[in-house]
Amino acid sequence: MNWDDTAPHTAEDADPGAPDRLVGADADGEDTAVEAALRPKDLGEFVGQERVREQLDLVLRAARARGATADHVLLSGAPGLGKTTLSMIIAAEMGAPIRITSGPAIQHAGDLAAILSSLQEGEVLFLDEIHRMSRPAEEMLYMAMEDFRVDVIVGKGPGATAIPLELPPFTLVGATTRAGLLPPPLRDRFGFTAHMEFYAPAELERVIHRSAGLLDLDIEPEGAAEIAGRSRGTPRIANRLLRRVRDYAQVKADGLITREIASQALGVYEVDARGLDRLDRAVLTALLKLFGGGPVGLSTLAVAVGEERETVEEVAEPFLVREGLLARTPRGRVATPAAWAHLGLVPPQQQTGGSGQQGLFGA
Ligand SMILES: Nc1ncnc2c1ncn2[C@@H]1O[C@H](COP(=O)(O)OP(=O)(O)OP(=O)(O)O)[C@@H](O)[C@H]1O
Repeated sequence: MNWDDTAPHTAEDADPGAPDRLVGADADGEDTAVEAALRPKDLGEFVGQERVREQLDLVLRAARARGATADHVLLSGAPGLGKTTLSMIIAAEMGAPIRITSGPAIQHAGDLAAILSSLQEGEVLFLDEIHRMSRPAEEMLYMAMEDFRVDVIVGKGPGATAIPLELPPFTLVGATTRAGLLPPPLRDRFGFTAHMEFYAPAELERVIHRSAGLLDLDIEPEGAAEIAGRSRGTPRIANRLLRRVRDYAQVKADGLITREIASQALGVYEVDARGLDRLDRAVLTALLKLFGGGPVGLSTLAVAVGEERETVEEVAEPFLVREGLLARTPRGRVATPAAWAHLGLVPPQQQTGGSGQQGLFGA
């Protein structure tokens, strides 16, 4: 396997202001080091995503039966749901080598031409964050995907000439967290598009049991369930929480991961029963206790928790909204009844028997 992704990733897609969150979905250094060992190697080992697996299985079997290179595949979904893993599985199932790179690493069409022209027949090219490729590279990719050909421009200005270069057939696997950002001509050139969903708790339990087996850990089913419930639907987070619980179990107990040990360990790391961390809870607590559940403007809420607007908006809120704890409305942020219940607080209208929504707080 070749890694071309030497360019540093920019912060655009990362958690702003919270790089070391235990419940962040982007990979940190430790994740990168251990994930290789935990990755499922074939479709049978890949947990969940039943529909994607079934469809992909058909695409790959059919290509194998025809003795052809598999169609280009687009994988969309949040970080940590298994897009890289699936690209490696596609290569393995096709018995093909894989080359891994990313959109931010390809800033010039020449960068892409160099990669494409060195591919072997049937090779899988995994292009992570494909929505962040430069426009000239993107246009070169259109032709490469459709005709297995690129025009390499030699020279500059009026004397520039396009030299056509034939490419061996290859399979592009593009991954994006935002399929909507892809230009339609690029999207249309993928033969198969799969949207990866967040995982159900029972699926995450299976991921945790599998990882515990590979890491040689003793875990009870209730311990796995406790970790799964706090993993925000994301296998990467489940594996990370498992490692922290393992540490706790080794230091504070005899190594066995029970429900109680998992709960105590994640309490130490301030990840609550629903997967909210300190920042998430600070936002929710301010919204409920200081602003009576809202509506309150984002800037006011951010000042109240001592964070940047962007941190509240991009780091804390997406999960709170997904969990149905907070709503973004034209009048400001509003807590839902589930938020009051989660923090064990009583909404003011229930305390006073009043008629509902409180005042509007500043933007
Ligand atoms: N379906 C799954 N079954 C078992 N383990 C999984 C599954 N999906 C992901 N994982 C595990 O989660 C970790 C993260 O997966 P992966 O790197 O493939 O995510 P990703 O979607 O490519 O993330 P990013 O978008 O940040 O690159 C890996 O260690 C992998 O083992």
